Amino acid sequence: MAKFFRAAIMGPPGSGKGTISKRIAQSFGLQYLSSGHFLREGIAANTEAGVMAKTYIERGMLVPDPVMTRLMLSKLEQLSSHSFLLDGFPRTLAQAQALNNRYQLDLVISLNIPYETLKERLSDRWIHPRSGRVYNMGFNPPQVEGKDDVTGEPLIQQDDDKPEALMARLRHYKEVAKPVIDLYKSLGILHSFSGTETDRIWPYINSLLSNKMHTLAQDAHQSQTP
Ligand SMILES: Nc1ccn([C@H]2C[C@H](O)[C@@H](COP(=O)(O)OP(=O)(O)OP(=O)(O)O)O2)c(=O)n1
Ligand SMILES: Nc1nc2c(ncn2[C@@H]2O[C@H](COP(=O)(O)OP(=O)(O)O)[C@@H](O)[C@H]2O)c(=O)[nH]1
Repeated sequence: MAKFFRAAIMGPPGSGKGTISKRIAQSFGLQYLSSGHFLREGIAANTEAGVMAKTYIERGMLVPDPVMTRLMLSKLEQLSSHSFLLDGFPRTLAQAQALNNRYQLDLVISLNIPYETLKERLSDRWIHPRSGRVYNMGFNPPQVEGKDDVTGEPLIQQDDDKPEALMARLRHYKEVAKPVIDLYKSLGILHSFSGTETDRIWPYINSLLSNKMHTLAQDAHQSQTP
């Protein structure tokens, strides 16, 4: 049976998870699952999970573990014969344990980006709320200022991305992520990358994934050979 490649990406807000995930999905054909995107979709469509999630997100809180886990495991259920990349889930140790009971990840990427860089990037981040497309006025600007490339609809800046909100978000991320990172370290699947530019980190992630996927394909081939 073919083995599917299962990965997750972690990092503080603005560390480039979305940007790098897009490149991974394009280069390696992994299905990209962003928990934040699913939550926003649920909120817009007024689903049960969306209505519940909204009450937490509006107060700057994380959505409770059972809600997140149910949402993401049900999305993964629909993808049982796919390679995938998770972004934004698992966020807490309880989420990581629940995921691990159902699917064992092959690889976790953790991004370490200096605070000053995060602050600069987020103050320049503009998003198209309906699709989740992300722009940056310096790094990847839209074709027309303030407008989404695909729909032409206006771009917005999230209140959360303003420097005054960032410090608290970052502190919170570090606290919650540490046990998750420790878990993946102890499982021997954590790979950390540090730097200030996505374009300089990307070649390392690209070659790591090429090697891992190659090894996985070889193992699958060997297990099929009588
Ligand atoms: N496992 C998760 C994932 C997300 N959220 C909530 C809190 C987040 O503020 C919101 C949006 O999630 P995103 O992952 O899109 O955004 P972040 O706030 O994490 O920021 P960034 O994308 O900059 O990392 O959804 C949550 O409670 N639990
Ligand atoms: N200047 C600069 N901006 C970047 C770089 N990498 C990503 N960005 C931008 O920084 C912001 C945060 O990146 P994003 O992928 O959304 O990070 P996430 O919050 O971890 O998902 C976005 O506006 C990106 O376009 C980089 O190397 N340099």
